Amino acid sequence: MPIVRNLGRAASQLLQSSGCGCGVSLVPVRAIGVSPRQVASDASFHSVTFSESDHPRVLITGGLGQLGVGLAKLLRKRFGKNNVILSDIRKPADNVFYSGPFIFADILDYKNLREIVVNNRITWLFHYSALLSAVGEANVPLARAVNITGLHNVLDIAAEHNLRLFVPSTIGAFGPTSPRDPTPDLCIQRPRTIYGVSKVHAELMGEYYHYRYGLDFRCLRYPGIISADSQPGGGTTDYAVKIFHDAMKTGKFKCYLRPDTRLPMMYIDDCLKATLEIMEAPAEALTMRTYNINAMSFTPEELAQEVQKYVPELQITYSVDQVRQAIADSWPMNFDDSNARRDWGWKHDYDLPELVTTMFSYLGSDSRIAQAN
Ligand SMILES: NC(=O)c1ccc[n+]([C@@H]2O[C@H](COP(=O)([O-])OP(=O)(O)OC[C@H]3O[C@@H](n4cnc5c(N)ncnc54)[C@H](O)[C@@H]3O)[C@@H](O)[C@H]2O)c1
Ligand SMILES: C[C@@H](O)[C@H](N)C(=O)O
Repeated sequence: MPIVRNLGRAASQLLQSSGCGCGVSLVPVRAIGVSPRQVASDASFHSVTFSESDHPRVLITGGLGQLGVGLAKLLRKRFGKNNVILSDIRKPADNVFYSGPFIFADILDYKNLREIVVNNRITWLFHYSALLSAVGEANVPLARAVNITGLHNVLDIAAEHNLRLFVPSTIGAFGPTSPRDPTPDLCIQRPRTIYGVSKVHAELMGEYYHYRYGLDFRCLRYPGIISADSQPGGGTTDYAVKIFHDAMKTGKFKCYLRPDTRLPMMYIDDCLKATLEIMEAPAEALTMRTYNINAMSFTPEELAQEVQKYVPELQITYSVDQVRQAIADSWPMNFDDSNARRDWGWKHDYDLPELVTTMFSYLGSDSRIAQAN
């Protein structure tokens, strides 16, 4: 790290001595002059820091997806309702709108995003906006814009305004040439989806901004996340959410992955707990800025067996979707999260049986639950 910091200093000195004659000095993040958005040093910045006793002021982008509303709920419990602003480009449901501050924020609109951060004195940003793996393959230009250009906007704003920035990555940041069983934190990453490529880019850019500009970037690679009260946004792991809803509604489930497709998965409460934990971890504890986290790994067949303990009449058929199967076949089967466990004490609470019990109790399955347990 010292070498990289020195490199940064050297680059700044080089720029200062280059006699460019522009007449305005630039804030550090722009100093190497690679960004189209150069900001004069006399611009009105709110470079916010907060003491330990203060609560962070939080913005969540892409907050109306599968994970954002739950994250807002957790953070509001911790930091107070009005300190956590949920944002998205979609219209929130009534219960979300009335549960705490909500604001329109398109991450592709740099100026608007910057204004929100400044006007609300944001100190922590959770960047959840993204197009997931399957929908990303269906619309590569949009995925590229949202996942890459949007990330650039967020990174610049976070660096300029001294924010602590969380960006989730994914098991999808690995590819067919990565070790798959288990997949460690540091190994070959050559994903074959625009989603995976954009997430590797996010990991690398965030780490670069950390070493180059001191940005407090923190990143977790999530497994497939399973939740009861929010719907997934078009990923490859979505079958593991849909099976519960279909079991409850129709007693029939058509799975788009082969029965033996093993993927790492996690219950949403564990995912959100890990997210808050890494954001609160002391910087000295973090030997890395991007960590794998894991809870369990299972196949559709194994999940179905567990679900059938609650809905024994559930009928499962398999109709493989080639796109999502190819994606799943290139992803980790088991995730090695030993660094997270060692550095900041990561520990999951939900294994497969607890996950299934919790999902059914959430979905109010009492009437259908068999006495099998
Ligand atoms: N859900 C999972 O299983 C999972 C696993 C690994 C990583 N992640 C990551 O966690 C984050 C949240 O995932 P999710 O499941 O809630 O995603 P999601 O697809 O359910 O939600 C993404 C949200 O981003 C919003 N969005 C799209 N374009 C936008 C734009 N231009 N400006 C602002 N918002 C925009 C969408 O409206 C949507 O509400 C994503 O970055 C995702 O990659 C999720
Ligand atoms: C794994 C994750 O990133 C997402 N659920 C997807 O399948 O695309």
